[in-house]
Amino acid sequence: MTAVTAPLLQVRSVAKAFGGNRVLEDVSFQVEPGEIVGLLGPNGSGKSTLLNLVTGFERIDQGEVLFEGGRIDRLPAHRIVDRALGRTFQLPSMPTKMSVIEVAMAAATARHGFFDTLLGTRAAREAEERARVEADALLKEFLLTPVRDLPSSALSGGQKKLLGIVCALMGKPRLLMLDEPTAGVHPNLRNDIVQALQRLNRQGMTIVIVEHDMHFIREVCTRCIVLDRGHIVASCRPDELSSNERVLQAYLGGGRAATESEKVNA
Ligand SMILES: Nc1ncnc2c1ncn2[C@@H]1O[C@H](COP(=O)(O)OP(=O)(O)OP(=O)(O)O)[C@@H](O)[C@H]1O
Repeated sequence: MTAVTAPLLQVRSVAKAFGGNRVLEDVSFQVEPGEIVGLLGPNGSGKSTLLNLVTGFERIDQGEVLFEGGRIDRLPAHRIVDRALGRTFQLPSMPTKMSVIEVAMAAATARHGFFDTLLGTRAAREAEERARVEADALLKEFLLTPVRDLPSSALSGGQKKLLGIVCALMGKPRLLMLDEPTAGVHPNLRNDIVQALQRLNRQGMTIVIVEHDMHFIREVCTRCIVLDRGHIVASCRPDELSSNERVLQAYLGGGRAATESEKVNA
């Protein structure tokens, strides 16, 4: 008999409004372990809001979010991070004075116990050393070793994106959620991100990516979920997107017709 694996993430009938603006309505989907899911949709369709709801940065109005079978939709963001769910932001901002390595290590400290760190216990010192080793390995993987000791605010926009991914990966999350990881990133770095994500996935990491770059989606994702004005209109393989009527309608009907539909067909 084959073992049945529970979905890693389940989003059930989620709704969210900001004032009178109903941004998400009856959104349901699940993510299985080992998938790389692209979350697509025209501008303003609710992708970042959905990421914010899953990771506790916004509260859902209705519905449920489950991670590894347990409800997380009433937990604060830091408790969700503790449960091994890492994320990045669309526009990463970095503390002015902290160095790159310090920013990465701080992401681990958040997971390993604030009070131990504050009290300077032996456990905290050992955790700090583990975090330094882990941060150095990830900085190497994401080509940030040469800027390791620079103030993080001195990084380019693309490098800040990479550091955001490094921070999200500290503590080895089981689900990684990325908000537009390649926007503003140099093409060379973009290819490095593709390879790093594929490598992480081969090692067992499940990934959800909000992204507009269709080439990136086709290269990286195993499945796509498409949002249109707060509703899921498709869940399909990347190579099925350009022949999916509801996807084409989403991009053609959304007011940014030409440019967005060109992206789907790119
Ligand atoms: N905190 C907020 N307060 C009020 N309105 C918000 C808030 N966050 C998002 N919205 C609104 O929700 C809608 C969806 O925004 P969201 O950022 O989720 O879309 P998106 O699909 O990620 O867009 P894009 O591709 O342009 O990043 C927009 O109308 C936006 O103005």
